[in-house]
Amino acid sequence: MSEAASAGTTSTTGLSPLEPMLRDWLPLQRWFAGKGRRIGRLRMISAADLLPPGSSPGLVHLLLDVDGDCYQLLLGVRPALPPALAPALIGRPEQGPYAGQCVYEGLGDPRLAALLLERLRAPGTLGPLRFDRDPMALIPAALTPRPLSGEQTNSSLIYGDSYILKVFRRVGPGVNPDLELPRALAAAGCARVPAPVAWYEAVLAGGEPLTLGVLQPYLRGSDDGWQLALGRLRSGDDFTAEAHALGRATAEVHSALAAALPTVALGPEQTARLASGMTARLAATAREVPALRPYEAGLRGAFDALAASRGAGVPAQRIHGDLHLGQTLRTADGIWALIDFEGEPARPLADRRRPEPAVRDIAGMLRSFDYAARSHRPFAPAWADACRTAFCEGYARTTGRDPREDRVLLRAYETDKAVYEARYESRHRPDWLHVPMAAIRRLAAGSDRGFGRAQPGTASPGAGPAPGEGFPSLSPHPRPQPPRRPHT
Ligand SMILES: Nc1ncnc2c1ncn2[C@@H]1O[C@H](COP(=O)(O)OP(=O)(O)O)[C@@H](O)[C@H]1O
Ligand SMILES: O=P(O)(O)O[C@H]1O[C@H](CO)[C@@H](O[C@H]2O[C@H](CO)[C@@H](O)[C@H](O)[C@H]2O)[C@H](O)[C@H]1O
Repeated sequence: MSEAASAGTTSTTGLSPLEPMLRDWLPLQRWFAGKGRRIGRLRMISAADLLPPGSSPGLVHLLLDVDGDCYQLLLGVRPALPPALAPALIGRPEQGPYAGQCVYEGLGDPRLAALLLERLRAPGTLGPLRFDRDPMALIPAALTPRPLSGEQTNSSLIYGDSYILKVFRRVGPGVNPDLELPRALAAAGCARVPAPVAWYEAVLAGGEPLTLGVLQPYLRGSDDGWQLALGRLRSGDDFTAEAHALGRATAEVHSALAAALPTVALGPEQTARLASGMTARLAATAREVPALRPYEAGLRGAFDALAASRGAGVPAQRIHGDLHLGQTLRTADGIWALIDFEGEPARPLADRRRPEPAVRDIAGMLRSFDYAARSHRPFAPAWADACRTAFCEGYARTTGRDPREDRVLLRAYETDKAVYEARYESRHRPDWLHVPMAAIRRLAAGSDRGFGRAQPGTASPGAGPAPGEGFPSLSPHPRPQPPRRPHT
């Protein structure tokens, strides 16, 4: 048995010596949801040494209850940090088993990242942690790790440009859809999603396991749909062929999910409940984001219309749940893949695992074309409208049903998404708040979003009048000023 495999008894480390430094460090992390407020309750749920105590470096796995949310931390411990790891320092506790040592964010340490891969290659348990893998997958040893840079909800490591490990930060009981759905899709033979090859969970007394991390093939040389779209906008190029292909890819994934996992038909009461959930989220967001308040009544109209539609038999199924251009990758072979099936990170896990109308994902993508167009100077409404049309046409081509036919549902979901985005941006990227706010003004005024022509070449950025502001004659609002360009 290797040294690493013999470790793993639940650590006796108390939280108290680390607590003051964690209180300072946690709110600064991109993945920490409780930003902007002081941490109240901080409690240790579990702790496990992934290396025998006294190893240098040491690796400590923690699950912390922070004001009711559970967070996963992987902490490194060394007597001193090499310069490359200096930015990872969390602090030097004065007492406890790590007294005088450097406690740091462990994922940035290649030695510790390599150890995590070894754990995933060899299934088994380690204190509260359970490591599992697809028995058919051959995961090579000693792949060089590097942390993924860039903005993320979680933290990811890339191994040898062959695999990517996502370490979930805010976790909860129950299988994470980002493991559940790609596994179901892989089993169903759907090649649009990288199939998980290994994963790890926490098994705590008296509850369902918590998914902590998923390893999947890294699509080397792929282009992120968001960056591709921005590149096209910058060079004045059309994106409708890609939008159409994305519509087809989304439809294929939806069809495979509907075939592989339970579906339900929402009756009038459930549709009304859906609408009241959206209304409640709007009210909560308006309390948090003052800029939204003047539009609250107008936005509510979309949800009232959904409730009044008394929709009976609305098909609901497992969906992506947070689909946008940044969740799409065009592989080196030109195939579109979808990633990150976690759903909206802020929603409770049980909600994210509930079947919902597939239109929710479509609304997410339609919003994303708007985001891309608004991040371009000047705002490129015709470009966005053409992409929206192409996406719906691609979707319809595969499923036989054009999502625009579900007008009330689509409008409600687009409104709900824009509200979610307002909260997301105000919490994480206040400089971007103007992007969803532009959509919110339009949606609150009751204007439907136009769908432009999808033929390539008809929609150059910034061209012509503004069909993108909906059916312009219906909009009582002047055209918004070009936004400040968000950093990408
Ligand atoms: N299988 C993959 N192949 C290549 N790149 C990937 C893969 N999975 C994720 N990525 C890259 O990592 C980024 C973050 O992944 P994502 O699943 O969205 O994480 P998070 O939930 O933390 O936001 C993506 O935007 C993409 O650039
Ligand atoms: O971190 P995730 O990718 O899971 O998703 C969150 O962050 C996204 C931003 O990184 C956010 O997406 C919003 O901004 C995108 C441009 O950066 C845009 O394409 C999306 O349409 C827009 O919703 C997403 O909402 C959030 O959950």
